[in-house]
Amino acid sequence: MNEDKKNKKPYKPSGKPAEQRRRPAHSERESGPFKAGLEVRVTAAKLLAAVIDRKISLDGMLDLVHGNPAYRALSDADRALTRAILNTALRHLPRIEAAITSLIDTPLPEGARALHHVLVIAAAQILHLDVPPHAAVDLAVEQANRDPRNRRFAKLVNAVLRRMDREKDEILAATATISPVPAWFRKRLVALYGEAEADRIAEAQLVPAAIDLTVKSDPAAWAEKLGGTVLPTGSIRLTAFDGAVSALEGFDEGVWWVQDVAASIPAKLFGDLKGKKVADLCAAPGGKTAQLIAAGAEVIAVEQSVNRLARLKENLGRLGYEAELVGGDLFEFKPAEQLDGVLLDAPCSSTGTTRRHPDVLWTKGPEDVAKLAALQEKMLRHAVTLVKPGGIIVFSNCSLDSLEGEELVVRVLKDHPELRRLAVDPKDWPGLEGAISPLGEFRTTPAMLPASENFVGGMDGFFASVLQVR
Ligand SMILES: C[S@@+](CC[C@H](N)C(=O)[O-])C[C@H]1O[C@@H](n2cnc3c(N)ncnc32)[C@H](O)[C@@H]1O
Repeated sequence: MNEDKKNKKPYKPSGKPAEQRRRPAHSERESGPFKAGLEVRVTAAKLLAAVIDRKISLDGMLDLVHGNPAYRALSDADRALTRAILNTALRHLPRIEAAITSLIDTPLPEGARALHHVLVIAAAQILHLDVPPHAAVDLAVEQANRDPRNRRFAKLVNAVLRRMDREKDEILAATATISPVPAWFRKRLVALYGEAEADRIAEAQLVPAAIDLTVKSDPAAWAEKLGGTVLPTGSIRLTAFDGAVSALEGFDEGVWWVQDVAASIPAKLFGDLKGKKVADLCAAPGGKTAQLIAAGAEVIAVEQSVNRLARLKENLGRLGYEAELVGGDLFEFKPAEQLDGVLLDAPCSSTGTTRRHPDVLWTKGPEDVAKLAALQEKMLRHAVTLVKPGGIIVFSNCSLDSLEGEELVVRVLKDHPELRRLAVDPKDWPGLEGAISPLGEFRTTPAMLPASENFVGGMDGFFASVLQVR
């Protein structure tokens, strides 16, 4: 059997109680599933350290071409397990840390970060994942033994994690009242949404997002074919799907594209787009560009990142759509004549996307929200200059913070008397009336679209405002 195939087998410890099991022999530890399992945990701990200690976002580290070399060297199945462990650890971090603290007599020393990461990675598996707990414990102990910083704590790791496994239900119940999001974020949510809604949003981000698709036409028929549910907006939600979307029917034919239901809203706020010339100023990877084209607009897609522009091109190609692609900074973009519309789906703190990117809350802080709000305001002021009288600007982002949304729009409106806000009419959005503010702006949160028996609820947090140049 070649090494790769052997590594794909999950590590299965013996059925004996943990206390009676022997440490796997040296030869077992150096080969096969045990070694592969250990590489997953070591890589997960390293990536966790990069996120929470060095504020490095996971997206880049998990990139299959430019990402972390240890992660890229894993098999497909082991990469999936690494991602599952990391995302789970980050979603539940404050509760996991409280669980660990409750099981040790004295708090972990400040400098014992490597030990912290080993324990968190193992605890995420024991408390929340379908991994044999004995495997999680054995691998964590081995991980501790192999790291000179942690070797002296190997017995502690063993004792804490075994007890965590034995007392799992009580521990989960005892930590359930702790907010699962970092303190800075909870404070901000409470200030913006009130305590009860803040807690609902924080709980909602614990549930991994379902896959939503935007279809070119006939959502009902495609929902049936793909086993999904049609959402109030016409998007399709695949609740039970867990695999590569590229294997699904309709992918190769370019019938649909992946897009969270909330992300599909801004491009629908322009009204009739047939024959209109519209610029999508922050276009990649292109979900909204595709919607604008599908609605009949002639689209100029502006994107600064070379890699992301290439992805946009590939995505449009698959869908059989065409747009004028402009690579570069939107501040340099000056169309020959003013446009009928501009979509500004601006780079933001992304705090509305934590169901799929739980690292966001640990890599960003209030200072990033303020910085990104300032950049977006500058971008919106530039967007205003590109649109002809009567033309429409839709400003959107996936932040939950009013600094990047409602407050920013108020400031821009104050300085631009030629601009007015067009209120979205809740009657046009059955099922999403609660996501439209009294001023007629969209404000979705992960706590919206409640779950039911066969339906994973939730949607990304999004803000969208419609502005018209007089
Ligand atoms: C939130 S994403 C856009 C998502 C996209 N609208 C969609 O629906 O697929 C923001 C994009 O803006 C791009 N961007 C950031 N700053 C930019 C700038 N100054 N000029 C042009 N594009 C920029 C980023 O590279 C990123 O691709």
